[in-house]
Amino acid sequence: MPFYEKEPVIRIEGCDDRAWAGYEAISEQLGKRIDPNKRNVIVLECYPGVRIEEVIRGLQALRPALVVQSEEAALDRDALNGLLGRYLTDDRVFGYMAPFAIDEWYDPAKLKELAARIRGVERGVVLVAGFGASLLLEEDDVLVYADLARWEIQLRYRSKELGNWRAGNEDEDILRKYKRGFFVEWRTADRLKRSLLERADYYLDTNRRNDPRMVTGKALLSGIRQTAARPFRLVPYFDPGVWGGHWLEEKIGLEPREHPYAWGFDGVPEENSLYFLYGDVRVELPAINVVFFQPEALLGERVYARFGAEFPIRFDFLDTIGGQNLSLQVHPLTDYIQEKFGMKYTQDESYYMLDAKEGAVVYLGLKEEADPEAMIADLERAQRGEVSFPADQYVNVFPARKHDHFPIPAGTVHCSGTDAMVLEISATPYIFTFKLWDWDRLGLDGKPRPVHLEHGKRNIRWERRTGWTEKNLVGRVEKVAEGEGWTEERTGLHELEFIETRRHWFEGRVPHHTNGGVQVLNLVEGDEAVVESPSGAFKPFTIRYAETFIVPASVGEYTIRPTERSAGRRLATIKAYVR
Ligand SMILES: O=P(O)(O)OC[C@H]1O[C@](O)(CO)[C@@H](O)[C@@H]1O
Repeated sequence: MPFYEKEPVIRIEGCDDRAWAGYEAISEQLGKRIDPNKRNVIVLECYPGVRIEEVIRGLQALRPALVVQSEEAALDRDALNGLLGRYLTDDRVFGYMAPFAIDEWYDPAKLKELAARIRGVERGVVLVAGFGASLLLEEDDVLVYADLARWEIQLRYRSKELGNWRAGNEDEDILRKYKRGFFVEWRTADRLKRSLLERADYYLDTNRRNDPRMVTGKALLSGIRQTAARPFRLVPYFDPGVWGGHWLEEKIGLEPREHPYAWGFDGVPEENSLYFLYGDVRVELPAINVVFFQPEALLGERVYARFGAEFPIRFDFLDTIGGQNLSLQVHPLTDYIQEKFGMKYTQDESYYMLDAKEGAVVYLGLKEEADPEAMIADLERAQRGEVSFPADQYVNVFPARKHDHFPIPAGTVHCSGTDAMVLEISATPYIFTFKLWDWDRLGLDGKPRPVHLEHGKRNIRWERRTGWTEKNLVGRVEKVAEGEGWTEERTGLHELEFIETRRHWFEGRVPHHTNGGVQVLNLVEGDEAVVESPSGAFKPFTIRYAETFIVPASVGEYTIRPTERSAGRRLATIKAYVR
């Protein structure tokens, strides 16, 4: 029986009557703000991908005298594409981080016309909606911020319901749509959100069709503050892939799908959601909102000073139990990711073996005798379909056992083999994978997955051979502390990576401290444990096997112990934080 909680909620205290579900209740609430003797402008700023027509239809009970779709004043497709082209590039996967603000995507003259139309209404409700609607916001207007989670956007891209903003590309390759979102649209939308949300009167969750939820802006910010002061979990999501296995499906209790699950994400605030519970109204919001609006409480002063409002640590799952090898791959060096893609820091990784079948392996580092030129020539031949790349000839293969931890600094050739259940503990970037070889197979869409040999070649650290790899990346576990009923070990990562990881084995209560920096943990052994505050600053927080959770920097002291269900057993957590 899987214990893993798939719908973790955070109960928000003190604002139960500040949340509404359904268009009827929402319209009624907004209606209370209306003075029939004057013009009442309600501005609905929408994250790109929000179903604007649905929201406008849903609010018809307000009997608007005028509805303005702000996007009428946006640049046309060609002008926008001209502006964005340099950031999109021709590559299917990689673009360049774009710096745009929303007003650069609008035509000032057309905005003026819309503003005049709005002012032309003397009495009644004017609804102004769109991505960029707030460019028309005036001081007395009611501002509703309509938000959408990253995973939901991806699902809408995949179903072809949604293309990129004003791109008319619903049918385009999903990788290209994701690229335009990741490198361009979400950056602009997040910039706008950061400048606006604290001024919003209401926050609208638009993640489900015809099932909106709304809270007041104040109640949302209170929820964000409360979250940044206690341990919490993100809402996980799981995704099939060509190399996927059956561990996640079995141990987490997932609905079987046509293709096996490969990835699980429950520790990526940039992409996961949170569920806030206000009374009986559950509101979904992108977890990145906590990073944006409580960066110091969440990250701590040091991490915030170094990374800004970004969550630098990522925990996710890679399941190949009964599946296949990941692609043989390498990640960009810091200088390369900055120069080529405009990212601030790189995809340094590590594999923590949550589970492994007998015979599981990890490919890691080059063999002493591997000749760079011969290896590249073989990779190129393999890419042309002339041969199968003889990976074992060039790359080390190490046995991977349950609880092994392999650091993978960027530039190291690697991949997880079949029959392994990896908990990836890594720096947040995760699309910067240069596949070198994909084992003669096609992706789930029947097409070869993109291989990036040119990028790969320029990032392989050829000096990371067997001796170096064994010394630096294999079996580096060191006991660093112990107490009554617990021991603490340092398991990683490599000194080139900014993340430190500590594993605690325990039967008793383990003292922890955030030391002023955010921490991310996972219960890697045992059924259930409880996280408690010695000062009672937060309510006891139960965690179950394989669940990832975040402890904000502001928490300070906390403890973890087995619950009654796990009494007498030896449990283990793995904890990651910025050095
Ligand atoms: O390229 P593959 O085979 O899908 O590899 C798994 C992927 O998951 C990641 O580990 C990210 O979670 C990437 O590094 C990698 O692209």
